[in-house]
Amino acid sequence: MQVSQIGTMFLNCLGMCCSKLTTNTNSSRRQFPTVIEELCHRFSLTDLRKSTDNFDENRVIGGGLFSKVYKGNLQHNGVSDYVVAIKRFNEHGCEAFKKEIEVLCQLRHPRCVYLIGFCDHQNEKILVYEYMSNGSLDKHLPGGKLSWKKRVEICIGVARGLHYLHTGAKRSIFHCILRASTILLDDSMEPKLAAFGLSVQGPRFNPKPQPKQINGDHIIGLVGYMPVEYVMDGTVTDKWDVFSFGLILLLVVCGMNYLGIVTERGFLKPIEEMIDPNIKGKIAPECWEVFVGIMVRCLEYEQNERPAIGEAEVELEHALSAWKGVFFRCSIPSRGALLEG
Ligand SMILES: Nc1ncnc2c1ncn2[C@@H]1O[C@H](COP(=O)(O)OP(=O)(O)OP(=O)(O)O)[C@@H](O)[C@H]1O
Repeated sequence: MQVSQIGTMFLNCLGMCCSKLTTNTNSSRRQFPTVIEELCHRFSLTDLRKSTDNFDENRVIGGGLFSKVYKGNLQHNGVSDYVVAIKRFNEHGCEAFKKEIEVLCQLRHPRCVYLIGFCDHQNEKILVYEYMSNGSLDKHLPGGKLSWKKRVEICIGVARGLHYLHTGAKRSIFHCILRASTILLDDSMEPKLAAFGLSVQGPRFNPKPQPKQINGDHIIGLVGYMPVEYVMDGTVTDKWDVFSFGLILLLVVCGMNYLGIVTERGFLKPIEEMIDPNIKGKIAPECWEVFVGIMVRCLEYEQNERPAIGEAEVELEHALSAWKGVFFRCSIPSRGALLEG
């Protein structure tokens, strides 16, 4: 049986559960007994309560519109204590819960966060993930602690994760909420994509994914990261993620974690005035030119002008290989070029 079929069965199962509000987990189990739990462990609510000291506020490590994320300590087979991230969805998060399981159950990639298991008990919708000890990228961008090389490596990792989503799975997946807060960093500061609750699945794999029209009622609070084609007519393609990726590259250059630096007419200031002072003058010009070149292309107004993420990945690898470990002054492209699009 294909993983995607299992995912669909699982989704159907969860759909039934969510639509009833009072979930009958036993009957779901009878209908789909083992496949779900082979892919994804089912936790009891009791275990998850215990692991978070009954969802103690002191254990909260993050949260969003639909959920709160806790740091939990789980006993595995009664033996060791291991740390996990536990996302508890609120009453508005049922769809995001279903979507996240549907997608994450199908994904196995080092650049996508690993889903360990779930709990679906009456109104409680909870997901359990591997714990990413360095939290989200947005916490690391200000303050200048990340070297330029590390920043480029993180961007390459993110591009690899997106490339896999767009072309490596049976159906292409568009993340749609790529932000500095949905990129998590592990012990070695390697990035992983997280938060798949609003992602969109495209048609079965096709080298040129077809645009999909979606109703954006569920996508709120994301205005800055949305490309124009979505705002105009709800079109979703892989190029949405490419646009958001361009914004991530910009934040990485500026050492910022919010988008106050961009308006619908372009950057607020010339890029040379926004570059993070901690890295200014420490980037090989060859590296900088390639990096900024691909960033500008990812931010193109016309989606067809933006590169595929695979091309962005290759370009960033090229930028990294141009890194010689020698500190040069940056060569800054003209403001006009950066404002185009
Ligand atoms: N596996 C994890 N390990 C460590 N921290 C995590 C993990 N998952 C989430 N977090 C923390 O919780 C924050 C919010 O998580 P996430 O991005 O998954 O939710 P969101 O999409 O912002 O929320 P929502 O879907 O409710 O709008 C992250 O920015 C991060 O700080």
